[in-house]
Amino acid sequence: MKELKQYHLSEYIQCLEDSGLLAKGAPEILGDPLIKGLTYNSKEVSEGTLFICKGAAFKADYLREACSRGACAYVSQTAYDVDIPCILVADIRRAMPYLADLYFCRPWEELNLIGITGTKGKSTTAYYIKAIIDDYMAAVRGRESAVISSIDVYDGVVKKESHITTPESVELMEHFRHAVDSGITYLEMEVSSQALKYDRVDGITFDVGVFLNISEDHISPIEHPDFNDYLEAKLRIFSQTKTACVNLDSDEIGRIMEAAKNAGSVVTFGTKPEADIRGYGIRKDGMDTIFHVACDRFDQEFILEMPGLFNVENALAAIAIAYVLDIPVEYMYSGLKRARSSGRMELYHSRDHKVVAIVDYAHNKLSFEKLFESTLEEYKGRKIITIFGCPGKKAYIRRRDLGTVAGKYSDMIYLVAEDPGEEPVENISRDIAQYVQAQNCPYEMIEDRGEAIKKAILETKEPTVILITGKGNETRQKYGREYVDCPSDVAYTKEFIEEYDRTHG
Ligand SMILES: CC(=O)N[C@H]1[C@@H](OP(=O)(O)OP(=O)(O)OC[C@H]2O[C@@H](n3ccc(=O)[nH]c3=O)[C@H](O)[C@@H]2O)O[C@H](CO)[C@@H](O)[C@@H]1O[C@H](C)C(=O)N[C@@H](C)C(=O)N[C@H](CCC(=O)O)C(=O)O
Ligand SMILES: Nc1ncnc2c1ncn2[C@@H]1O[C@H](COP(=O)(O)OP(=O)(O)OP(=O)(O)O)[C@@H](O)[C@H]1O
Repeated sequence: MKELKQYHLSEYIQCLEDSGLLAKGAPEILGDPLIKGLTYNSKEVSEGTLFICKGAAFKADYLREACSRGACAYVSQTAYDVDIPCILVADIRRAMPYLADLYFCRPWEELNLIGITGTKGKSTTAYYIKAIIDDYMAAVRGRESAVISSIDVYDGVVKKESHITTPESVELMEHFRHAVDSGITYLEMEVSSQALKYDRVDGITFDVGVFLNISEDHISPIEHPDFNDYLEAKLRIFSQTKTACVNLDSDEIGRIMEAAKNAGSVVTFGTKPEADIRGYGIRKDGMDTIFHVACDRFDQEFILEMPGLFNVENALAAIAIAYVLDIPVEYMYSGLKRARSSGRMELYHSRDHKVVAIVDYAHNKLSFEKLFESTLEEYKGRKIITIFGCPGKKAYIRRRDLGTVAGKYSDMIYLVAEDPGEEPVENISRDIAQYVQAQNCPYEMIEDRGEAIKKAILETKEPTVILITGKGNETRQKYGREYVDCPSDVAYTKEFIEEYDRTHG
């Protein structure tokens, strides 16, 4: 890695002053230390670090710990009784990205940055455009692109499973810096509504900003108070976007197109005749999904090997992004054909083909509706068993929505644990069960996901599709305040399909 240019404390103060974020004008500082580290985690502080005091659960003790580890100044909305200089700001969340931007030397300016927002399909679209860009990069001998998604992160240096969709600005800028220093030129990332609302992506400009779709979700005391707040947060992406790609098939399209005027230019996609990137002729051919796309540069057939008719929407988004980036259509074709998204619509079947198990990440109304519509179309005549749950103490409307939708389409439902956190699983399952019952669908409450998957697979007698939703490839469950390691739904599914094959000759 290249040595980062380091700035003095006075330059950070100047940067905050220029941004109008200093609360009381520039503070007096004795000396002007070179800033050698930037963090909001006291455990990561070393000599010469500028420490950021932020967070609902922040404690003055963290600052004291930072001081003892060598912090040379702190940025905060509140002054504390410590011996290092305080840079007082009006809004610490807004200040953070400016500090990170300076510390990591504006790395995003050197990247083709693609930001994707929407209620559903962000990860899948990110991996679709990644496959396209990477095929193109392979042909021109460039580096494979970086990705920041809720599945995993790859930035040229770090490769890890994600635990958050869009990281805080300090981590985000560090990923950008790694990518640039690794010779990477494209980076695709998911932009959550929480990230937009809480300034995690402030100060950066997306070369391409994508708006996929919107549906009621993430409404709870700890996320968004109502749908309007959720939509408004997502619409913020346009004011920091050079070219917007907008799905004309999305709900609320009037408000979305109005807000898209804040972007430099707009390219539309979807199935409407007026879409710039227009998808048509969508059909199944065996397991493949075939569709056509017409635009002013080509009119061409594409193939998606990944199941799920709704994935055509994500594919159209990826084609629109590639169109804006001037990537030749042959790479759009090859990339999409081979593209996969881990833990999304992963298909497994028994040797006798009686069991078809799909591990998917659907966990809200929009994705459930699309998943069942698609399953009915793609697996006509099969019995449907669904295995799912809901998280504890958040997004409460999911219990009604998922219970109702799954109850309407399934022949049997197993209600299982899905990040219950601090709420008893039985409470959550009972809440969901009332909506399942209202649809006259039989159900059973089995807390352990592995046990439910095993039962569904091993007891299959007739052609069945088993939908295992909500956790995908995740290897942790939130119990209480902790994340507990566990096998993923993919691992369970593989294990029990093998067992089924062994016991069914
Ligand atoms: C734990 C938690 O709830 N965090 C939320 C909270 O962050 P916060 O800054 O107030 O966090 P906190 O834990 O109270 O802060 C404590 C502070 O003390 C510091 N600390 C702590 C311990 C220590 O020893 N030393 C120390 O310095 C910590 O580093 C931290 O800075 O407030 C922030 C905004 O005000 C939220 O973004 C953030 O959401 C967490 C990260 C989260 O997981 N949120 C979810 C809902 C989320 O963001 N999800 C979206 C996807 C959903 C979507 O599509 O919208 C995502 O992008 O992942
Ligand atoms: N365009 C789409 N419209 C509706 N549902 C979709 C779409 N794309 C994917 N899905 C469904 O949503 C699930 C999650 O997909 P994906 O991870 O790509 O979305 P996401 O926006 O990243 O989700 P999250 O915010 O929950 O991480 C998939 O497993 C699938 O069931």
